Amino acid sequence: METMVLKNGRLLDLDTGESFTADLIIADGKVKQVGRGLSAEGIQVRDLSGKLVIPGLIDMHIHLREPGFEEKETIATGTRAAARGGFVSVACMPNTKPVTDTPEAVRRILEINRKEGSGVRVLPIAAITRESSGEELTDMAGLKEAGAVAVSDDGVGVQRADMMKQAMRKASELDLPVVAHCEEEDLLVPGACVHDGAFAQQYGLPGIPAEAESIHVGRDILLAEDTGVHYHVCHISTEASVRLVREAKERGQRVTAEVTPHHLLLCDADIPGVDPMYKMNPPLRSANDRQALIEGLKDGTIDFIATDHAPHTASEKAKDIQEAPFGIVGLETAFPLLYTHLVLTGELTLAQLIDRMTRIPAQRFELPLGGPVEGSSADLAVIDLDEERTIDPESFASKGKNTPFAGWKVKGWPVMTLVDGKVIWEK
Ligand SMILES: NC(=O)N[C@@H](CC(=O)O)C(=O)O
Ligand SMILES: [Zn+2]
Ligand SMILES: [Zn+2]
Repeated sequence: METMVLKNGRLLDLDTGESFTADLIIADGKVKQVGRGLSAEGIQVRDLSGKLVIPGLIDMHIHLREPGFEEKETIATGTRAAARGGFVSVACMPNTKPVTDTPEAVRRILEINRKEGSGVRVLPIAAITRESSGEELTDMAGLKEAGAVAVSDDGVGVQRADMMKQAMRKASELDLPVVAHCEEEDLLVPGACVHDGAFAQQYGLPGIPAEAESIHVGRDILLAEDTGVHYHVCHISTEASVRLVREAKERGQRVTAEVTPHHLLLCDADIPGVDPMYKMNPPLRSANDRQALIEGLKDGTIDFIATDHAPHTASEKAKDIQEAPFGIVGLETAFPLLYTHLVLTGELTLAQLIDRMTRIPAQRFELPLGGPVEGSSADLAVIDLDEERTIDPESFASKGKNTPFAGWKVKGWPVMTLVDGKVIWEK
């Protein structure tokens, strides 16, 4: 085990927002001591003057693509991308080939991560239904036993209400969260590729209506009501969905929601033209929806931020917009984008942003949380809030270069990530 002293880091109290300078002694995977002028004889010393030391980031929604789509991403490349983004834990969705729908498949992800991963913890999310085809429930008890932290058919919505209801009953018994990609296929038209709104109209493209999402959110909240299940809405994107989650929370229901950086920062009016780099599911919605997401994140209706990192190859993303796959990458740009465009603009405080990328996802999914606190596990991210750099997809560790944020100049880049007291990445 590495033992080291991190000198002169800036620490932040997430409750008060107050910051102070301190040294950290890291040993046996833990933060052993926090204080001023800590002595450091015979052990590694790193000077972090001017840098922020925060709990390592947690991303509850990413796509690692292995097994089956290694040309898009592997557990090795995806977890390296995560480390560079300041993430210490990432939950990976089951839409691989084969789908993560058996205990063996869950164990395999964990095994590959142990052997080939960057050191970031991978939390597998297993499927709700076999092959995510919506017809037959998976063995949730076995999946949980193997290490799955939740179930989801992400990539598609669970179309049948009876299937969702059965899944919620079972998941509730096992205390497994049901993580829902909300999309009603009855409301989709062939080739739908952008939000059904002004942009779709202008370019004559088939649109994805807001209700395709919201109708599932409403349905699922009703279905979940008497099961007691932890029901979590993936990549929430519409004003109506936010309203439904807010009402359910007000009634005391165990409902949580995540929002992506791209839905917080972009709307369909920002799409410069017909370009698959702006194609993701759910699509960028209206300016009004985007505002509702920001309000929802501020008032706690939306619990936390997740990237939905969805790498695809350059050739797939070069296709016609109706043929190209949905999805953009997010791990390596999430923090600086949100710091620059939500914190520096005054929408959120720095402590609020960090809370929504660390402590809140950990609380909601009952995950261990590290941080620069005596006795905590040394899962840390070090951020240089002053470093300003232009986003260059060619510099990504991810195989996926598909981002609409290329060329954006942003501040607040991670410079070091530690998991269990081990430096897993350093700039
Ligand atoms: N979000 C996306 O646009 N794409 C995801 C699937 C998903 O999250 O629904 C993918 O797997 O590529
Ligand atoms: Zn999804
Ligand atoms: Zn996803």
